[in-house]
Amino acid sequence: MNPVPRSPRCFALVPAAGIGERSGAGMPKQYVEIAGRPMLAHTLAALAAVPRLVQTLVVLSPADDRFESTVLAALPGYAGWVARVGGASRAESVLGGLAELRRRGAADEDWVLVHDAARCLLRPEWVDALLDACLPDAVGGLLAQPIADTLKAGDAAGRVTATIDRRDKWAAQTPQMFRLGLVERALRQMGAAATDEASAVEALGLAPRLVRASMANFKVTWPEDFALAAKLLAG
Ligand SMILES: Nc1ccn([C@@H]2O[C@H](COP(=O)(O)OP(=O)(O)OP(=O)(O)O)[C@@H](O)[C@H]2O)c(=O)n1
Ligand SMILES: C[C@](O)(CO)[C@H](O)COP(=O)(O)O
Repeated sequence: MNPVPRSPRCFALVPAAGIGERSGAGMPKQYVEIAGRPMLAHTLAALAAVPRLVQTLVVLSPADDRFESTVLAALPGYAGWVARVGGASRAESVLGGLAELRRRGAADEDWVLVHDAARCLLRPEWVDALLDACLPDAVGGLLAQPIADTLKAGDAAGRVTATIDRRDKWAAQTPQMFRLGLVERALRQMGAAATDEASAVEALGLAPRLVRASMANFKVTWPEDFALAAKLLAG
């Protein structure tokens, strides 16, 4: 077995305990087959191709009974860590995963790259760009994409209420990388209201770095997203 390098190390943490309600798939969307294997298998394969990540922990729901028979079956020889410590919200699942990383020897100063299972088009070179930009940084950061469309606010009736200045707006993606001690403290403080790690860190008065990636790093969310992801993965 290869010795695990000393701190600070870089871990990936993949929250995969959601139910995928908006996807309309009738099953947790991470298990929907896209281009020949479950979405989560694509995500884990991309992270496994980044040598600077010492290990990946995938966080499943305590009730999950599909991972081994579908995802592991599609990834022969996969040696990542698995923990059934998911919670009712994404933030709770991430906090469960951070506690599991600590149980397995990770320390406050280690970096954790949190990446949505549902962003299955991740490319190793984008993770490398994030690491290059954030490893020398005290705070950490996230992959993101500047908004290219004109931004509208709308009401419940589907009518425009305002046009929003888009010049400083970015769409947040994942991975989002922070030191374990910092992101754990931030998420504990913000609780389930945190829709991503960066917003919790921002609430502590810090300014995460924005690292441009690609629109292709989108999150499979709606029914039509599966076909788009399949086309891109097949290509
Ligand atoms: N309680 C939860 C909720 C979400 N997630 C994970 O967080 C990522 C981003 O969440 P999202 O795209 O919203 O997934 P779901 O919560 O599954 O989708 P929906 O909101 O449509 O139900 C996904 O990889 C999802 O599995 C999680 O681990 N635990
Ligand atoms: C973390 C995230 O993917 C960044 O864009 C996003 O906030 C997750 O939101 P969701 O509502 O849990 O899909």
